[in-house]
Amino acid sequence: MNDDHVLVLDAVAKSYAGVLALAPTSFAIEKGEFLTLLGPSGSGKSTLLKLIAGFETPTSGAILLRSLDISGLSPAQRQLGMVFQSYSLFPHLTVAKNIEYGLKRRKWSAERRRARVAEMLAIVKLEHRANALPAELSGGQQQRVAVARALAYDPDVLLMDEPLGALDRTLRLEMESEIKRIHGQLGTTFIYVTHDQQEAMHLSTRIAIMNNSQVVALGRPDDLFRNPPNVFTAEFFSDATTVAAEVDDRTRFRFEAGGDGSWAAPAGTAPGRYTFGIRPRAARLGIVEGAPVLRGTITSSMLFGDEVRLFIDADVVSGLRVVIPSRANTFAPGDRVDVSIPWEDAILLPNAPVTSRAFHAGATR
Ligand SMILES: Nc1ncnc2c1ncn2[C@@H]1O[C@H](COP(=O)(O)OP(=O)(O)OP(=O)(O)O)[C@@H](O)[C@H]1O
Repeated sequence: MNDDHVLVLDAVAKSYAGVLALAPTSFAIEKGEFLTLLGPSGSGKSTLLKLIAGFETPTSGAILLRSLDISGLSPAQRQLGMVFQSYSLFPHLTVAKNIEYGLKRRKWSAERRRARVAEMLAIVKLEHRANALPAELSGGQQQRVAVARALAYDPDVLLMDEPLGALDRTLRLEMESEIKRIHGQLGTTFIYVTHDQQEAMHLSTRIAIMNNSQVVALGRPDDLFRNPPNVFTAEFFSDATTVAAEVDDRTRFRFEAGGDGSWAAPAGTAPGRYTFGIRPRAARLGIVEGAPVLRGTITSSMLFGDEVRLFIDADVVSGLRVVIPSRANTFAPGDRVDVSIPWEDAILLPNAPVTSRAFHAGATR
């Protein structure tokens, strides 16, 4: 435990009628972090956020806020800011009054309230809409009011549960940069829930990846993306195709399903069975000296503006995805191609079972 830790989860767990919603989870969040809980539906993100917020009580373990055990406190007693997907603004109150609401409840003087509301309106760039009612605002503007209201009294932590889920793509991207700017400007600790990998990557200083009611990886977005610690993270976060492989005593690497090729594994690779992960942008079409190669047939392609995503049935794995620049796309379905994965961009995971103990040891360092 260190003084910079705002929030500490100490083996916190939750079951509903004996069914596990969150396995014992331990990690600490530092002041000013933007931590995102990222995982597919049902992975336990909302359960963990509700435990932190105080809407649920842990079955076991504890939650410490600034070294104080808050596990038994009500949401109001925890004094955390909260923003949800449904903006839950007071419809009959103006923007300014919505922002002021929590300050009044906390008995701030009228003068302090006025100054803080003005400051928050400026931070979310809604000075010109101070007297509007929520119904007169766009979805993005309403979400800004919700953010301003939640941050007005300067909580230790702001919790956000899929706050951009109801917005269209363009507005979502705009709001992402707004949220990032506000986080940088205020330095408040943010904990954010989403199932969207891109959103998590754009916003977070660290990401906790969840699957099957567990945090399975925790780290900086760029580290997790390039060096996922397990197969789930490689597939879910790094968008990798995974293939079974092995390294023999002479450090020769080969794919388990294909006999013809073998390549020198990176120096220091121990003999054993591995999962080899191929990110769509790590793969190159053609032969790259020294790099493992898969042979395959293009089955289809999909245009993403400047880039094209090719789908390839390779000899050792089907449904391999490779992204190339659109201008380089001279390929058609049915073409045979070689796909090389340079070692520096490849993912190589030893096939050791991932235990939650091993994860916890790494996570609380
Ligand atoms: N009130 C509850 N009663 C019983 N089971 C629950 C309850 N809340 C959650 N669960 C179960 O706990 C697990 C984790 O759910 P949780 O809602 O935390 O996942 P999530 O990652 O937030 O999913 P989503 O993105 O769909 O909201 C799921 O298996 C879910 O069915």
